[in-house]
This record gives sequence, structure tokens and C-alpha cells, in this order.
Amino acid sequence: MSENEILDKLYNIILDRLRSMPENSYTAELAKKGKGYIARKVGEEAVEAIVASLDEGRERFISEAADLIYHLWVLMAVENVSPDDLYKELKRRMK
Ligand SMILES: N=c1c2ncn([C@@H]3O[C@H](COP(=O)(O)OP(=O)(O)OP(=O)(O)O)[C@@H](O)[C@H]3O)c2ncn1[C@@H]1O[C@H](COP(=O)(O)O)[C@@H](O)[C@H]1O
Repeated sequence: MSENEILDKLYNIILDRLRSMPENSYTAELAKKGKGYIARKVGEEAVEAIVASLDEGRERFISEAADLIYHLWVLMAVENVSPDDLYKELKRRMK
């Protein structure tokens, strides 16, 4: 899988977990807690990425940025917004 397919693959894994809601799935646990909880987690992960960027070095920032993207991807799935919807918007903004 090429790097630029990873975000699409992650989204599809998240959709699968939201459909099947397996016992040991963190994604399913998030879904059970609802959109408000997931949205707060996105905020938390954004703050953790900010702190890592300011004080914790490159590796910690990469890890927290990955947490942020994952949680945002779960919120997008709950909002029925696909990566393609996001890519189209980002493409539209390109000068
Ligand atoms: N990329 C991720 C990913 N990044 C972070 N996390 C989870 O997000 C949490 C982030 O840590 P936090 O400390 O903020 O959260 P926590 O304290 O563990 O949990 P809370 O008590 O805060 O709810 C951890 O529990 C991580 O396991 C992720 N969980 C899953 N994925 C992807 O989603 C797929 C499906 O995962 P499951 O739903 O668990 O099968 C996996 O195959 C991965 O590809």
C-alpha cells in the first residue's frame, strides 16, 4: 500500500468497525460514547499534538499528530464525511 492510500485505508477500517462494533475495538468504544465524546477527543488530541510540538520533540509530535488524525477520521465517519469530501475541499483551496 502506498503512503497516500493509508488515510483511505484507515477510513475504511473505521467504517468496518462502526458497522460490526467488535468487542475489542477502540473505534466501537468511541462510537458507543457518541459524537460529543468523539469531538472532545479530537480537541484533546489537538492539544496533545500542540504540547508535543512545543515541548516533546519530533517523535512525540508525530505520535500525537497520528492520534489526532485517527480521532478526526472517526468523527468524519460519524458525520458521514469521506476523505474524498475533504480532499475535494483541500484541492479547491489550492492556488
Ligand atoms: N490509528 C489508530 C489509533 N490511534 C490512536 N488510537 C487509540 O486512541 C487512543 C489515544 O490515546 P489516549 O490516551 O488519548 O486515549 P485513551 O486514554 O487510551 O482512551 P480514553 O480513556 O482517553 O478514551 C489509544 O487508546 C489508542 O489505542 C487508535 N486506535 C485505532 N487506530 C486505527 O484504527 C484501527 C481500528 O482500531 P480498533 O477500533 O481498536 O480495532 C486500527 O487498526 C488502527 O489502524
